[in-house]
Amino acid sequence: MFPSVDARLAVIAVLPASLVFITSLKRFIRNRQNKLPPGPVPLPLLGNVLSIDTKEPWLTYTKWAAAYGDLFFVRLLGQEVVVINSQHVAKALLDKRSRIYSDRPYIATLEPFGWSVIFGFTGYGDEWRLCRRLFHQTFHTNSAVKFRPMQIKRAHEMIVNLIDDPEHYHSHFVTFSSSVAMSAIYGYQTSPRDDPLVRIVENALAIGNLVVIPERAILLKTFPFLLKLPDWCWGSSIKREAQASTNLMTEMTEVPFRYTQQHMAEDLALGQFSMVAENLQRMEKQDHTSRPLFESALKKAATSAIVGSYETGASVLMAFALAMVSYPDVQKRAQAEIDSVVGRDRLPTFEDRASLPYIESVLRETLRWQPVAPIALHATSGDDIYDGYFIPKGANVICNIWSDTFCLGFEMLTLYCRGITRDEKRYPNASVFMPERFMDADGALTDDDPAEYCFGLGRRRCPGRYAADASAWSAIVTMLATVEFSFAKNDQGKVIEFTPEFTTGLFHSVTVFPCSISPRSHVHSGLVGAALRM
Ligand code: HEM
Repeated sequence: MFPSVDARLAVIAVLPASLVFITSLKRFIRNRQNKLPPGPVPLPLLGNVLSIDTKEPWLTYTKWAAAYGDLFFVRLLGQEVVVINSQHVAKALLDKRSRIYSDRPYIATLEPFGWSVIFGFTGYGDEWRLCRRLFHQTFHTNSAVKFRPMQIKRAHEMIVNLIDDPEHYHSHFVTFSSSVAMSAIYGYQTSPRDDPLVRIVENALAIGNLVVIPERAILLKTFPFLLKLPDWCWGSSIKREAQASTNLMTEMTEVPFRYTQQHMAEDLALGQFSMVAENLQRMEKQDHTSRPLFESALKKAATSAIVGSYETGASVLMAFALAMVSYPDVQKRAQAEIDSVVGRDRLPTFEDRASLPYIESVLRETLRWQPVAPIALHATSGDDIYDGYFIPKGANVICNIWSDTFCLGFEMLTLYCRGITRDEKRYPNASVFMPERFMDADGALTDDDPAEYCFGLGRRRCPGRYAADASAWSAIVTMLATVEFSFAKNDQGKVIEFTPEFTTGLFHSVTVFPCSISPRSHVHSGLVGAALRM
């Protein structure tokens, strides 16, 4: 005899509740036996969610950070979260114990939206290792040097665009960073405007921003059946969005990859210069059975590189532009250094870098002042004890590079607390742009380099950091040598005041603000034109 429908419904309702109860009970017993890092006392099931000031959550978190210090523990609904607020603890855990701290949190939207192709979100395992190795071969510190002439050339092209059309400076920053990425990854030369491959990337990323928003991830984690609803049913729109996103991600993965394959067939010299071409040549030497796995990892590594570099590069340049407008004395001192070391008859090259310490400190301060990736989000793949505290397997680990705003384990919360770049003991007047903080009394650079934490830590540390650093340096030094940033003025010649606004979420970037960009007095088309012909 079959149970009645009511009985079956009762079982269906009771089963998940029992599972949640048993998991919470097990956790409760385990955590009673172990000393967790300090943190607010959680309620059963809900954790610390109710303790948060919902209107001004940062007040609660600021209080917690002040009370519990460099390492604290919160529970948000079912998720255990460890927050790291100092470089010292970040190094001790993410770097020195990277075997345990190199996993990523589960995000329910990744797979259905086609984003599992980005290995930056992949768990710590063999597939991630292979992607990372392919990436490393092209982008490690010595190998990335080969991109420098191309990066300088793209910086010169950007100057032409900035002088021609200063109003759309953000778009020129995006073009610069995407053209460097497309060259390094696929050997593809983008056109200055409306490039078809850049458009594919933009389309995929525009819809992809929905993927990592916490609300979506929580919705799908809680109600996975939404992806199975028939099209006519209320709530099925998420399924269509997931399909549209998957299609765009597939296009973004396949189209540039095919471009490189086709061009390699015609011109083998291409193989020396791009990540995909280099690795396709390596693949040729492999036996046929291992090729499909290799090719799939290569596509993932390439798409991840595009996604990793697209938003970050332009955001660094936006922060730099904001600093130059807001701190004209810094701009003057940087330009004076270039004029005295390089002169006014040519543009700077990488050979000048070591002789330009102030420019170096401007770059360091730009990375610190407005860090593009305000958090590094890891997860533990095993239990650990640190400083006498128990850190459980499966916890989300947030390295708070900056303080203002970030999502906690995609759990719909914004956390405001003290972070590495806003540590007043290390960086007095941390909100002020002050490159001098990285120089000693003799004008030499100090050992403090924000690149040590702004690119993350441990085995998940940004593998594109050497290329990113060179891109940012070439763009910044070329802009300082050729153009002047200042406040924009209205028709009556009055300065347009503004309050900078920033995007929130995984990336932190200042949005477009009124800004005037004009060529420096000695800059003429001949100087930039000659540089472009080099
Ligand atoms: C200024 C520019 C950039 C900044 C600030 C930045 C920052 C970061 C940060 C904070 C992470 C996470 C590290 C962690 O979890 O500990 C990361 C990961 C990553 N970045 Fe970057 N990045 C930049 C540019 C780039 C570029 C140009 C590329 C590609 C050429 C790239 C590719 C990646 C990839 C693939 C990952 C994932 C690594 C993994 O999970 O193993 N990034 N980046």
